[in-house]
Amino acid sequence: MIKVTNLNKKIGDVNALNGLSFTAQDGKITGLLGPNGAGKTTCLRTVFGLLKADSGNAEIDGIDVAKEPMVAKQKLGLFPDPCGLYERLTPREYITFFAQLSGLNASDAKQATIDVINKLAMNDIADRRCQGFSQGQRMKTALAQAVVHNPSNIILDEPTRGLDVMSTRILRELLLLLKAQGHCVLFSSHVMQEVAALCDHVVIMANGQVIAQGSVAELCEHAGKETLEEAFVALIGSDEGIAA
Ligand SMILES: Nc1ncnc2c1ncn2[C@@H]1O[C@H](COP(=O)(O)OP(=O)(O)OP(=O)(O)O)[C@@H](O)[C@H]1O
Repeated sequence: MIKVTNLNKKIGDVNALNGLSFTAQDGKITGLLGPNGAGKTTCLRTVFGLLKADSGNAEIDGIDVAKEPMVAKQKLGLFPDPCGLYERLTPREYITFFAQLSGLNASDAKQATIDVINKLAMNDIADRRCQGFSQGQRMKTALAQAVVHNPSNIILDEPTRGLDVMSTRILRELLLLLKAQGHCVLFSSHVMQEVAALCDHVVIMANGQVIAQGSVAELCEHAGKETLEEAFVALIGSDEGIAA
């Protein structure tokens, strides 16, 4: 479970986070939805401990990220940019390397790598060099790296940005698989279809604050609209930054 409480963060003159509070539950996919500059990336960076909030706190499974960053990070996977794989390594080598970085010894890292390769059904590519991989194969490798230490929580910042339809579908299926396995999945997006199709809980944010939250159906009902996009526009008061 990921819980942020009254997070405030000023960057330069901008209040990037402005009293932000929400909870992302286990076994659910939670979407952070907001226009450009809403504070989504700042929020996720704070949850991962890359940024320190001015006040408020972020907890991973009840552990305060600022107070016990190493313990919190072991319970958290961060989906990396799939473009940044080490081209000369095979997924098995790459994933094992990150498993060891996360603190597993050599033999546990090897076994964890075998497990995640099976879990994500990627045995066919596990021993090929990443160089020349398709976007979907990169995605699987990146996701395997993020979850090899079996974190109960995973965060993804606009994971489908720049992806084609097939890769987007692969990623969706992988996120649904993680959800079915009981993980807490938190991702940011401005793609309405993706959020509507995937999320159990949607947190609509703007100006570093939560504007509304709930299931897609609850948000539509709350705004008196038929679709998430219409509800979003009504709640935010602008259609700036929406991707269909
Ligand atoms: N390093 C920085 N320097 C200056 N301003 C920043 C910096 N990082 C974030 N901000 C500002 O903080 C606010 C929140 O930015 P953030 O990147 O978190 O928004 P976002 O919701 O992820 O936006 P987008 O959807 O465009 O990626 C914005 O006004 C942004 O300009």
